[in-house]
Amino acid sequence: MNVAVQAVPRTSSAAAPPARLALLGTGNVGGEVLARLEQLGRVPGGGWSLVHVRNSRACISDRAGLRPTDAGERVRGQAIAAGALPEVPEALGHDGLRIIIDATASDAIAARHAEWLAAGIHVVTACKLGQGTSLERWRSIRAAADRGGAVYGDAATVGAGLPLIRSIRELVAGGDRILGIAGVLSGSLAWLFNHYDGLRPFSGFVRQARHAGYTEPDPREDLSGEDVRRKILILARSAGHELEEHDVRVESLVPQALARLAQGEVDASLAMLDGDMRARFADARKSGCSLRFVARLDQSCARVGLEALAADDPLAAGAGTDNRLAIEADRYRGQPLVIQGPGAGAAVTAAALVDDMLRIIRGPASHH
Ligand SMILES: NC(=O)C1=CN([C@@H]2O[C@H](COP(=O)(O)OP(=O)(O)OC[C@H]3O[C@@H](n4cnc5c(N)ncnc54)[C@H](O)[C@@H]3O)[C@@H](O)[C@H]2O)C=CC1
Ligand SMILES: N[C@@H](CC=O)C(=O)O
Repeated sequence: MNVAVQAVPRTSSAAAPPARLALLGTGNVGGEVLARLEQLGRVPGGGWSLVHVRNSRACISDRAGLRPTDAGERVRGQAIAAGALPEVPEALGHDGLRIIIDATASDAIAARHAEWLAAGIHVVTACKLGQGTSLERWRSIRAAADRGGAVYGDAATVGAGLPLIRSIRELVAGGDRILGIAGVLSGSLAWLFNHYDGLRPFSGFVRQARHAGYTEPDPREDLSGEDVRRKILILARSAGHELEEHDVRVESLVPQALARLAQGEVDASLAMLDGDMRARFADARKSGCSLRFVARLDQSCARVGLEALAADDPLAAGAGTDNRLAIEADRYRGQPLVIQGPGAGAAVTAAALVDDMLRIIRGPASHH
């Protein structure tokens, strides 16, 4: 039996129907979203009902409401083929507050964000393939959100929910120009370079970061700098710099031979990274520097790559998966605004998705 986990919204009348939710993706992040929803569902006042859960293999729907962790277990345990994507709006129904939470890394799903927004369905996403790829897709998402009156909740896409995109948008809305951005924007690469000691193989640390859920499903997305390219594009575009993907110069850490392999062959070949990383670590160490994977944007260009930073460089600080972003704006000239905190991990990312979802349910006054 499916148990509806829903409650009366705090801010609207008791008769208002709950927002209907669809969760796409039941992996590291999606699994944590379900756990968080389950926990929230025990507290009266949520104002939502989970009606659809799917992953790449299966899906489950119930307009009467699904119990989050139970639905997750059932979807993960099923081997039935997932229906075609148009079923997601069908499962949500045609009226009322409808929210799709995208916890996948699927380009096919990101390609649907604009269509869903245009239909008035709110989209909350951890996937950067919506706003961080082609400028055309970015524009269509922004335009569709305006047209459909729907919210695009994207806090989880950069900094795993740290207030990075929001701070940039607020500065711009307040009349500031964003003059420059520099930051460590990859939680997995931050973790790697905070732990790599030049003695044990770099590839072993990559495996640990993947098992901890910090990397993308294919860790080459992180190591190639592509994930950071998407993040700096999202920040730059939010700052009003409408860059194309090719406007960002990216230095990949992935040797050609590793880049060419099928995803299933990558783990066994990660040792291809070891020689070069050992040499770069030793070079940096000789001059008293630390390696950090840094993204930089100024008025004319953006670039992403590995840098050897002196110990007193503001971007060299931080621990674990910390992201660290320095923003120069009209009001922060010479002395940037610096924001730092954990920038990867299923728990923080899921919390950011749920926060965005709750902001939508609470209404415009809570949108920032
Ligand atoms: N892990 C992290 O620290 C962070 C992850 N993210 C983003 O969150 C997203 C998910 O990451 P993870 O949970 O780590 O990945 P994962 O590989 O653990 O889970 C991905 C899930 O998406 C599902 N999926 C794939 N294609 C699908 C499709 N067409 N339809 C429905 N479901 C589909 C898979 O079956 C799986 O359940 C990615 O876009 C990632 O960039 C964002 C911030 C931080
Ligand atoms: N793989 C990403 C996860 C968050 O976006 C990272 O390492 O930062």
